[in-house]
Amino acid sequence: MTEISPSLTEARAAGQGPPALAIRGLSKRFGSKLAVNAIDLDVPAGSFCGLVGPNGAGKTTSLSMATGLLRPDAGQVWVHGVDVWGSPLEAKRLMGLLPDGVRLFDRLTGEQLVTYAGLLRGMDKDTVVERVRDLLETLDLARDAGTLVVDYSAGMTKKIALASALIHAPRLLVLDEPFESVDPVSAANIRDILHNYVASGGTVIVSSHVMDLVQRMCDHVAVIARGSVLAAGTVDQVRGGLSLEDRFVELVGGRNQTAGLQWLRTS
Ligand SMILES: Nc1ncnc2c1ncn2[C@@H]1O[C@H](COP(=O)(O)OP(=O)(O)OP(=O)(O)O)[C@@H](O)[C@H]1O
Repeated sequence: MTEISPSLTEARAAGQGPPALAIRGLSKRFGSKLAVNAIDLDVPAGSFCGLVGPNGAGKTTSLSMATGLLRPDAGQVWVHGVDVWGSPLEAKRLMGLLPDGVRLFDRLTGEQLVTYAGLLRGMDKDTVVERVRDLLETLDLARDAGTLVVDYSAGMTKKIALASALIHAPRLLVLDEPFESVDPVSAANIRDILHNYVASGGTVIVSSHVMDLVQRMCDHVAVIARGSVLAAGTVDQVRGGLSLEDRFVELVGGRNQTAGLQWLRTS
């Protein structure tokens, strides 16, 4: 059953639209491991939000549940007020996804893959052709348009997956580790695309381990550790005058003494 998001009710009362993403009580357990523990999170529409956390914190699991890829044990998610698990088709039309580690149809060429993504979204052929050309050029993949995706490097594969996520001009873009393996020039191009997208009213959620990048690129941030949201808000609110990296270490803890590895000493 589709329920009205509590944030939507609050937003309507305040005369605003709903958050781009509203999460309430989302949980997931894998055997004895509680990967995500009843998290709540609002990502305002029009924001560029970073999701940060140590390895195994629950970022991918949370994003997978928030985008309809992994069924939660409990909790609800709304995208622009649409219940992701109650009205999945409607919600998915609003989203573009770059999942981490999901296999692509890599026996297609890059051009075929992005074209296929557009046609699957029900777009007309002429628009798809035009957008595929624009995306491949902007992401510096035009020369490799006819190469099979299986023969792409890791960074090229990220970029072609990003093109597939952008083709239908979604309102919310969810990117799990989009800069991993991507060269600095391509990363700068991707950042430009994302900033333009946000400036024109889109919302981006990006998971990353690179604090400096999140501090420079994002206006909002959520810190997740051990399956819980430890802090969320604007980047300035969360970092509270510290660098985001220092604040992250303060919140998450876990700095280990490297002096313990005596056997690594060569002299
Ligand atoms: N399919 C699965 N089966 C069992 N355990 C899982 C599964 N997926 C994730 N986990 C566990 O859930 C926890 C959260 O994993 P998740 O991948 O969400 O973390 P993450 O924050 O994305 O980590 P990283 O930054 O290392 O990618 C980890 O302890 C992980 O081992």
